[in-house]
Amino acid sequence: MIEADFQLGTGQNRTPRIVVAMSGGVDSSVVAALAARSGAETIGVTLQLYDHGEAVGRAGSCCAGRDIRDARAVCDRLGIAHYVFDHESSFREQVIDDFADSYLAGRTPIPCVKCNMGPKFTDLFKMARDLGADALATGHYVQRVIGADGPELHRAVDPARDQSYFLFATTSAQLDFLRFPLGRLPKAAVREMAAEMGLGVAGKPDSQDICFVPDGDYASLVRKLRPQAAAVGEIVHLDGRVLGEHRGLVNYTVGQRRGLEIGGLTEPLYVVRLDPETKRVLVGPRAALAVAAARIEDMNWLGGDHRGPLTAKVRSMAKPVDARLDGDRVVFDALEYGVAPGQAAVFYAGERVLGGGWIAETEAALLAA
Ligand SMILES: Nc1ncnc2c1ncn2[C@@H]1O[C@H](COP(=O)(O)OP(=O)(O)OP(=O)(O)O)[C@@H](O)[C@H]1O
Repeated sequence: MIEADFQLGTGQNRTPRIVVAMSGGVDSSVVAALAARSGAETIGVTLQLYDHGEAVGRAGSCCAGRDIRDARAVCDRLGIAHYVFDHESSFREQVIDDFADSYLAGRTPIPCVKCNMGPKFTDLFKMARDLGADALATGHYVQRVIGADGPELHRAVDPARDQSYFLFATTSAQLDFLRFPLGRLPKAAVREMAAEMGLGVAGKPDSQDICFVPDGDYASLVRKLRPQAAAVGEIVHLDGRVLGEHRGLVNYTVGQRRGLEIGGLTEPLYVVRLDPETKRVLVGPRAALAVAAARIEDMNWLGGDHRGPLTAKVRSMAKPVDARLDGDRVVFDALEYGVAPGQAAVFYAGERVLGGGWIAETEAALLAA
């Protein structure tokens, strides 16, 4: 099955060439080993994306440097070429700046999608083509399935690892060229393969949620890059009462209950909306978080019927819920909670990703009085 990913009919009686996107982690190392084992000419490419000491302005060691050395060691062991491209300024513009700006605009960003869209599937894609490759393989947990009308994007078989939500913006042209051999495997099997293959990274811990925020303290990174994100403002109830003062919009996200520091209330209150214009954090009862529909922008459609019933996933950790598309709106069959502008809405038919887009605004079920 996995071998099928690397059966590249070049049609010219020559050995296929595969570029493997290598992060220095266990997943992409196994992909490189599988590609090399398939008999293809395999080239590892690593993008230097950030340096914790410099790009992100933190003290600490240069993890990116260690990862590059790990990728190089794997390539040496496999006897394949390895190239490193300095991509720090591009990553900063396309991913880190966008991340910080989203918080300023009162949105909750998903940097992994921006990274997949930019550095990985646009820039790396071009590099792979420039290197004369027939395919670009990555260690993403998602499946590329050949359907009646060509390649389709499907969820990974390992539900705990599935990354399809983060890949909704993959275009059909990109999907033609990409290979994701790990989507058919549970993570435990990938680690076992790495150990059997004698790869030094077999026991390396999994990477962080947001790679450039290793300690998870994204608010302090945003404050450093955009000091205005720490501007104080009012916490206002939907009924108009001013309840207190907040410490900057960056510290709040739609649906949040904890850390509001507004005591003496009889009912629990949640962040319902962030208003960058007035710098207000609007709070209300849980019922105010109920969303009936949302407007989607920059929709990427990968094929399949968009008029029929489908399921929509509106946060990376959310379960897909029944919904329908109506023009540029997604209408949920039942009220949905915690839908935040800046997050993605990804649409599925069973295991297949039909497409997705960005949540621009939500239509509350309970309108603010
Ligand atoms: N700096 C990088 N340079 C080249 N490719 C990368 C880089 N970072 C990630 N990738 C590619 O994107 C895939 C998914 O990245 P992601 O960060 O989601 O997974 P990961 O847990 O880091 O995977 P891995 O175990 O390979 O490190 C990787 O498996 C790899 O193919």
